[in-house]
Amino acid sequence: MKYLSTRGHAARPEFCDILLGGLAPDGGLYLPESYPRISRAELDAWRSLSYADLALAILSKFITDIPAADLKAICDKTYTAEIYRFARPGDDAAEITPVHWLEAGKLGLLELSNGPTLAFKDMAMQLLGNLFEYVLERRGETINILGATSGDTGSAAEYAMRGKHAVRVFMLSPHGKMSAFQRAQMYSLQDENIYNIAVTGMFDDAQDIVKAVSNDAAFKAKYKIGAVNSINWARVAAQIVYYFKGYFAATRSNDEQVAFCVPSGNFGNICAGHIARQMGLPIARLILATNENDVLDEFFRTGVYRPRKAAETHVTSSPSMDISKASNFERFVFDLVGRDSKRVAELWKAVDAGGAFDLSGSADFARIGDFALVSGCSSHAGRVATIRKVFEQYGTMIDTHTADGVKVAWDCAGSVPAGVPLLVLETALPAKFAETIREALGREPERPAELEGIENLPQRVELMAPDVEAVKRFIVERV
Ligand SMILES: Cc1ncc(COP(=O)(O)O)c(C=O)c1O
Ligand SMILES: N[C@@H](CCOP(=O)(O)O)C(=O)O
Repeated sequence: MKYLSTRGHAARPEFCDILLGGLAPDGGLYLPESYPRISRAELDAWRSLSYADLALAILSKFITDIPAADLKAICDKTYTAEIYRFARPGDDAAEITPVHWLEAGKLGLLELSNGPTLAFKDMAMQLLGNLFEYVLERRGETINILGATSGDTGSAAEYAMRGKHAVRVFMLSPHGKMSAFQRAQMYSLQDENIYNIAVTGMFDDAQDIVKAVSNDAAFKAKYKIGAVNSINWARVAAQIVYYFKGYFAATRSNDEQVAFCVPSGNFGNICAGHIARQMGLPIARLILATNENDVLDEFFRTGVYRPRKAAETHVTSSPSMDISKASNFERFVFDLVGRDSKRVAELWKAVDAGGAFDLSGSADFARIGDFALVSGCSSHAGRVATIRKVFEQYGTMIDTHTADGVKVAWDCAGSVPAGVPLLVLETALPAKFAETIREALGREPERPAELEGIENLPQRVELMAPDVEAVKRFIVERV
């Protein structure tokens, strides 16, 4: 499988190169030259596979430069019930992403947050850790990962990469904007290959720094800079798998359809759903849920993509979705405009210069219906009421991001054809957001025993202004 850049760069690298490379040299994002179409026979054969075998079947379509036996060993090592061990009592951890039905066969949670850091990021990041280790060892190379997090990517990456001798992680986070639990998960790690940098800004400032450093070709090559954010295609590829697994869990035959509601920020998770649908998975509807930072909801309602400035970005109680410049949205727009990379490059010229674009009235936006995507947004009051209602009605405690998903799923239920099951992606566990759980339910969320008291551990973090040169200096001094 060869990959192209959304902005038209001439090179056509294969998977292992883009795994290490992250952003394309022209600032675009990598996508497969074409999406593999899954035949009915394949879908039938995949229905009964374990998660690891399903991951192998799907990833083999995208990764053709790792021998099959090695890829199988990587998938087997990654997707185990020991790693994804925090399933709800009664739900089967061996399924890796079990469905927890709120209303049997109608409304369920796709449990994606049973991994070591209690968020869906572990689903892809554990795989990335093993892929990096494999490729770097085979090539005799090392990598310095530069990432940005609004709360969950950082800890998932650090847990996946800690102690790996060929990898260093430099993780930028927005100072004071994440929950106490999220901060403790990252900053309490004392591993020598992990560096946490809190920037005095928002997540988008951190993400801009990552992109600026990655776009400095000389620096990137000299200091072997890699990416673990969902700008890295490997993240999106790994996330495609659980849409298939969720589909098989929610249906009895491949004649049926399913709908997914996805709490969204950077558009990585739902981008994987969009690609699963392009591959032929029978998805009737993809519902995108935002919090108060509703830049994506605005686009799907109006055709206008208007990233907000830091001062207009809200600090909310679903902090991991406090994102106003959604990096993976470029991948979706590439498909929306018929894979016209010139057009994408023009549109993102405006975005990268701090502007917006308006596709309303265009022939492209007229085709938006083909993508089966609708959207809605939530607010603090909405998520608190949803956490309360789900707990009272179903006895299930959900986190603030999943609550945004459930709230929007209810709002958009009318867009789902009758009889089609609707799965809300559970993107984090409530233990990460105790303050809002207390507000909603007047009680503490449960947390795994092994994570008790992490807030009391000593923390190691560097405070910095959102300054590209300062971040580069920090890296140079440590490699
Ligand atoms: C808990 C949680 N929910 C939802 C999201 C949004 O996912 P995405 O950025 O892939 O749209 C994130 C992070 O991005 C997250 O950490
Ligand atoms: N919500 C994310 C933000 C980064 O998203 P990514 O999927 O692009 O890594 C976080 O928790 O850090």
